[in-house]
Amino acid sequence: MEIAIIAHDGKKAEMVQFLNAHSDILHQKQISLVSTGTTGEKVLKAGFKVNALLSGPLGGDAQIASRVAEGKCNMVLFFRDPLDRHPHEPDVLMLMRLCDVHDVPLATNPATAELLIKAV
Ligand SMILES: O=C(CO)COP(=O)(O)O
Repeated sequence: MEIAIIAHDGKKAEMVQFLNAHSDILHQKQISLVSTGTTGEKVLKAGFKVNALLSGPLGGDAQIASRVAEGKCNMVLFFRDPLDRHPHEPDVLMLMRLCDVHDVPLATNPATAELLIKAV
């Protein structure tokens, strides 16, 4: 299955920690990761295999939304930073809306991501 991982700047370190804590599940369940660009760079540096798309503000969230709509992406783990401003907020809303349209599990914080990854 394919899981999308996205983290706003203030949450990227937490995303790497999260993946390290759950690396066993990622391997055992043969999960392929797709991500927005800068999140992907950090995750690659931490030693994970990931298909890094465009950076979020340049269309990365929209690319992941497209994968959700096409049935290619089965889960989205999005560590949002609600205390920061994001010029591409419309893309973020589109991604969340398409997860709802296509009934794709979406976590918008680490606590929910923890529950979802354990259910894989
Ligand atoms: O902006 C983002 C999510 O909306 C994340 O994008 P990056 O991973 O490229 O920073």
